[in-house]
Amino acid sequence: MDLKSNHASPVLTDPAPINKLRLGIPSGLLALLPHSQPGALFSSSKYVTIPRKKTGMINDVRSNGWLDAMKSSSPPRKKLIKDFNVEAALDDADIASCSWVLKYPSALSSFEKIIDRAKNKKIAIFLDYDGTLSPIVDDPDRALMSNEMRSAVRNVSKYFPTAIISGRSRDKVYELVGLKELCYAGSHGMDIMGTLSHSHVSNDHSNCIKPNEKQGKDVSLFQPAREFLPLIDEVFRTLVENTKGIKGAKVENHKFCASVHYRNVDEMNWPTIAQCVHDILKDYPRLRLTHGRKVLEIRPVIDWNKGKAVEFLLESLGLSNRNDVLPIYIGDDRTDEDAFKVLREGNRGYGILVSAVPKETNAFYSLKNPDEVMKFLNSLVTWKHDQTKSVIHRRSIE
Ligand SMILES: O=P(O)(O)OC[C@H]1O[C@H](O[C@H]2O[C@H](CO)[C@@H](O)[C@H](O)[C@H]2O)[C@H](O)[C@@H](O)[C@@H]1O
Repeated sequence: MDLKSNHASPVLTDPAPINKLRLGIPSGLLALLPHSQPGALFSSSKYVTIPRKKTGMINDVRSNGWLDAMKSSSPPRKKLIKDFNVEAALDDADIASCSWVLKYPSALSSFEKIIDRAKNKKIAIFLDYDGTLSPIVDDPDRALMSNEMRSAVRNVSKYFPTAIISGRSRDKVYELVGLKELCYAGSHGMDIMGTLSHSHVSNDHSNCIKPNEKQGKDVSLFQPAREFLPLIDEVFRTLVENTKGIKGAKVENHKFCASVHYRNVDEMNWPTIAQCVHDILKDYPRLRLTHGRKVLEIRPVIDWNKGKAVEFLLESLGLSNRNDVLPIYIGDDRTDEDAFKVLREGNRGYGILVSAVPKETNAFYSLKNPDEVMKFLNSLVTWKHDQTKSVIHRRSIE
């Protein structure tokens, strides 16, 4: 595997919205990419290209990001804060965490504020799967949601239109969630099945497959990346073949996208897996790279993402462009940021980031983990149940 090629890399990655992920690549992985250097060029398009160094040699800790990687991995400095004669040893992480929660308050502690805004509005719930409904585990095939979480999601869907929007294939995430009452969007929103009322789906959604008897009369499919199916299949097979020698690597085919996992790969082999994916993708300019949680997500270069899927589902449910609707999207990963962005635009709804550590995000609120997600969903159900009961009671005494 040639680490010294000196041509500019055509590999496109999603724009890095956060200086910490300069190229949309976690600093640990970025530092290990050949010729990655600070301040990558931002091409006119929205993607970032990684310029290859002329010499093709990695010869400066700054230029290849090793220093960044070392800094981000070194233990945070302890700071002593004298306050009321009490010395609290807060490290940078504690201080960063406190300021982060001020910026992205807990959706649990802000619950009253959220339902206050939801009064007289129709809430629509959009849920990511991995890291949101199920905890992050080493093996993607063992990422199961608990029965308690399943009950919480089922109860939410009794009161609010509810959709799952996942990077996994739609079939796979339907199998994992196992609730037929919901709408599902797999492949990072590129494969949507839901009860779409056609009066709301504008005719220009040419990829909308009309219902058939087998699926049920009011169920439709929307697959904007259908033309990419053969390409994804081909790249998937190549990725499997070319990574099979890397211990711990796992490649998944999600129909309209693919994932290369390095969670179980020894960190010293990260440059190998990164280079391997990079060398494959450079021959596919119609595919792009997005970084998830220790996973390299390969997706078609189309103007479609989880944010577009939220907008499509709202429109298909007759809930778009209405000020009496409050969409809430709960997610944990980089690709969920597209949905957070849509809801932040025009302040039309709430994105809730699931993260135990501070991360720059377009979300409004935060939750620490799937357990807190479940608490939040159950709180919504209790609130709606009580509200419905009091309305019925009021009507009965009128
Ligand atoms: O959009 P999502 O539903 O959150 O799916 C995103 C990716 O989730 C899965 O990978 C992540 O979870 C795995 C199981 O906990 C974990 O092992 C992996 O490191 C995480 O990245 C799934 O396997 C990916 O294909 C999805 O794209």
